[in-house]
Amino acid sequence: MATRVRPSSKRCAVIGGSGFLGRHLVEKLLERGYSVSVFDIRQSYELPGVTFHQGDLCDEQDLLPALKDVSLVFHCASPAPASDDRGLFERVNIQGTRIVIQSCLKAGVQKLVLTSSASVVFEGTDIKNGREDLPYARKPIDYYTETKIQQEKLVLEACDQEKGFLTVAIRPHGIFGPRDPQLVPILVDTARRGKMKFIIGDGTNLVDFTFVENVVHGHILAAERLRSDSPICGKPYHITNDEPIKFWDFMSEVLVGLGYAAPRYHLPYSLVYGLALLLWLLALILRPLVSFKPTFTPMRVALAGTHHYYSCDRAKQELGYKPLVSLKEGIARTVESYPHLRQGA
Ligand SMILES: NC(=O)C1=CN([C@@H]2O[C@H](COP(=O)(O)OP(=O)(O)OC[C@H]3O[C@@H](n4cnc5c(N)ncnc54)[C@H](O)[C@@H]3O)[C@@H](O)[C@H]2O)C=CC1
Ligand SMILES: CC(C)=CCC[C@@H](C)[C@H]1CC[C@H]2C3=C(CC[C@]12C)[C@@]1(C)CCC(=O)C[C@@H]1CC3
Repeated sequence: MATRVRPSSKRCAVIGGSGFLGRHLVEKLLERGYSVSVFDIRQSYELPGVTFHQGDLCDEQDLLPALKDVSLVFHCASPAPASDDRGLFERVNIQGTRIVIQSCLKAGVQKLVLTSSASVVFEGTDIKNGREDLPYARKPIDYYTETKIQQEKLVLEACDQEKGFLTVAIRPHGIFGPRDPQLVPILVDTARRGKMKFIIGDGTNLVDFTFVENVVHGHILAAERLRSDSPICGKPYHITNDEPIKFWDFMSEVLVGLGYAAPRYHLPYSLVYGLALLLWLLALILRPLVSFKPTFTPMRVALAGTHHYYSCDRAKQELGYKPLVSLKEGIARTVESYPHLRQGA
């Protein structure tokens, strides 16, 4: 009689493994002795110990070969928030996540760790030390957030301890670090266009920025603690640096580190938010005629001008989480990793 071979617990798959967070996660998993199957719509690197599978996660036939003999799956694929494409977010984050769950069940995967986002509770107004029991945003600030909420619900509801399919969601906030394609490049681009002179509001709003290696650490702890008798099954966990910082201090430290001037002049929050809303409406109305992407979107202004920081007490207590890299060291390592973005380079 043929016996069914249980997949090795050291073989895992990273969906979205070519991305910023995904690649850092893959590198750490390799260091910890895992063999990794990467699934992504694009291939951005090659590494010994990694098998690449290129395809769209919305297509089960593409995805299934990447999950063969895998017991643990990390799902950290998503369209970039800046794309602002509602159809794409719905297709990839909602329908695609349904396909990911179905495929995991078909392939006999036992654990699924989702990269969600702390923004699933953010409505554009202050959140101070928010805990995981805050309700999902009733009015999400953009389509990205709207679909991240649906995605998280799908994954957590799929958790079935009796059937042996275990899920957990990690909610990071403001991930930064070497190779990040968004935060530092957007910031430098804005500075180079001479638009980083202003502080929105009084500049005292506190925000979480999380060094990428801490986010990776949170994911791996969650995966390794996920067992059928563990209290973490089907739950979300905030993962931050646990060092909220003034949004404008963080921006200034990165800018000054790269040789640019820090912003100095204050503009009232409601004025900038109102202008951003007008620009956004204008872009929407004119979309059939001209396409332009304003730098100051209402979502970005809200992120830059409100408090949004989160408690990671639950992760500390239930996952044994503690940030490994301080904000100071994370900023220094990030600045050093972008020589091509320095002033004058
Ligand atoms: N960067 C940040 O500050 C934060 C990110 N997150 C979440 O972390 C995750 C990773 O984000 P990043 O690494 O920053 O993004 P990223 O854009 O660098 O990586 C996402 C990866 O997903 C892949 N992908 C997109 N659509 C796909 C599809 N249909 N099929 C297969 N692969 C596809 C992309 O090719 C890319 O390699 C995302 O789920 C994001 O929502 C959450 C909170 C903050
Ligand atoms: C904490 C958190 C969720 C960060 C996410 C990253 C991005 C949303 C930010 C990275 C660079 C930021 C930025 C702005 C808004 C938020 C970011 C895009 C501005 C556009 C805000 C208004 C300005 O004055 C310029 C800023 C450039 C950098």
